[in-house]
Amino acid sequence: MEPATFVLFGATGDLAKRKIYPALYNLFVDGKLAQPFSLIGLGRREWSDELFQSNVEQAVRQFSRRTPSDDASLRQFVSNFRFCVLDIGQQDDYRKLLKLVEQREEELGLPDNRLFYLSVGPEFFEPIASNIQESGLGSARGWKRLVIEKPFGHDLQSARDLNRKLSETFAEEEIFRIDHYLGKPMVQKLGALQQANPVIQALWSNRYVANVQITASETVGVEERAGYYDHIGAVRDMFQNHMLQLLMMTAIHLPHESSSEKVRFKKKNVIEAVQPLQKQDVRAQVVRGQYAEGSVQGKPVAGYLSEPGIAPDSRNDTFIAARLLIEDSYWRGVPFYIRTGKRMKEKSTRIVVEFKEPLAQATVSSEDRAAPNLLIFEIGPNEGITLQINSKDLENKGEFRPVHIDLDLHDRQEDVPEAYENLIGDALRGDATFFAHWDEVELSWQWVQPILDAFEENLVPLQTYAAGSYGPAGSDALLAEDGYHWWFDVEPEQLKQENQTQKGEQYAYHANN
Ligand SMILES: NC(=O)C1=CN([C@@H]2O[C@H](COP(=O)(O)OP(=O)(O)OC[C@H]3O[C@@H](n4cnc5c(N)ncnc54)[C@H](OP(=O)(O)O)[C@@H]3O)[C@@H](O)[C@H]2O)C=CC1
Ligand SMILES: O=C1O[C@H](COP(=O)(O)O)[C@@H](O)[C@H](O)[C@H]1O
Repeated sequence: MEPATFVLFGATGDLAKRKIYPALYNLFVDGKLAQPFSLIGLGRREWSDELFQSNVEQAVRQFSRRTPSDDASLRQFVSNFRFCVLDIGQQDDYRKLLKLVEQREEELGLPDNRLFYLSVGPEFFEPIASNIQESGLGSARGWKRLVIEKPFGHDLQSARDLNRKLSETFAEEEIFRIDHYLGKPMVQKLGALQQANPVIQALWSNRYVANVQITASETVGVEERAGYYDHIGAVRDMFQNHMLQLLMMTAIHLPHESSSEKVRFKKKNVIEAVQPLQKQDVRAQVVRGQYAEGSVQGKPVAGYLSEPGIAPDSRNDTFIAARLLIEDSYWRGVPFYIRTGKRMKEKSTRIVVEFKEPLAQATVSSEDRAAPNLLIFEIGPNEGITLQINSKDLENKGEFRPVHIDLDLHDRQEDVPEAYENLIGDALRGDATFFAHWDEVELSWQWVQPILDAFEENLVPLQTYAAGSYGPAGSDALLAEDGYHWWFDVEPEQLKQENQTQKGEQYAYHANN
């Protein structure tokens, strides 16, 4: 990694405080931040360098996964942080910023490599990029990179417009579009697990896989983000970006040696092969839901329409489930089911791969059937991989019974790096593997656009679901149509306990990575 200046737009904001400073601190402690390092924080607030540094220290203390061992290391970390008051619309402010960046480069003997991190609302992405160009901030001899937060557009057209504007200042290889799900350690491992394990590789196709289920359920409701969320819904907030990225990362087939370009090219192949939807067919493939009042983890909670700031007649989606078909030789005929929603029973992001039943079972009575093999990737809040296989229950008439093999990837959950830590480290190194390429973003919007249109025209019924449930009835019906059901609509822990207590032994393998 080469030393660089980190120019942070939105340095006084929530994301910077909760994610960016803790991530940088962890990289610093792990010796993964090239020295010398200069960070210039920007915002309209009249903060001094001292006030900025003390706010950063506080953010690290509050949100870092590592408690700072001593004040000295924290002080050393923030000593190269400076604050510059800047209003995004004021061209003069960028000239002032350029002077400060150059002055710090000179003082620290830094090469003029500059990373511009846009942790501000999307309405500011275009003006910042053009002001970087006009002020000369982006014309140094070293490298320049633009790290950009979500949302990347509101629909297909606005995403294309934004990309055209950004590309007047930054080349595609200089743009790092953050999708924080791509920074999650288990997601980063998905391709490698398949690449490096012939057992998994051999099974990764329609020959053996019956269906794939990708779930991101949340217990939280709309929180304080009513103004944002009521115009966005689950489809734009989670589905178009995070969920489709999970689909690409699951369905990808990678050669043994894969460059960043190769990974992104293969992901593009996946999303390109997803059978397009026509607006009039959305109703048959997509379920749209909104939470009603209910109870989450034992506490009564309000329905979406009674949340502060939500229009009482809002038809916004807080849940979406969809069936996708990938029309390539690997996956033809394998349904991929995706669902995500707010105010559901549990906080869990998980991918379940259900394998086909052996042919011999066709003649076996339903009570004697073995459960299907499942491969389960737990992405968050805890991570892990579980394989469900069948064994014989010798105490119980020799019946088949499912047992679970757990792969514990970490001794302690605190050792798992945060998504932002991985992504910021990668951006500083110039590794774009786990950032969304424009082709993927455009193809994702293209696939989602008929859903947006169908929702807008109310062609898909809005089904309510009780807060604290697994979503509307239509979501179960979507799988039932194909003879499947969502796996693990009980806590996996509970499932394991049931298996242990009712059915005896449990096999557990521990692998340190
Ligand atoms: N918070 C989160 O968990 C997540 C946020 N994001 C995305 O990150 C981005 C930032 O979100 P978040 O931190 O929550 O937002 P906040 O509202 O907390 O912060 C906004 C930041 O923008 C700055 N800002 C606003 N207007 C101007 C202006 N005219 N000139 C200069 N600076 C300005 C503010 O500084 P000041 O007030 O000092 O001017 C502040 O630092 C958004 O795109 C959001 O979608 C993405 C994922 C999660
Ligand atoms: O991007 C977003 O993600 C969060 C969920 O992220 P996770 O890492 O906690 O799974 C979601 O709550 C938020 O609405 C969305 O904007």
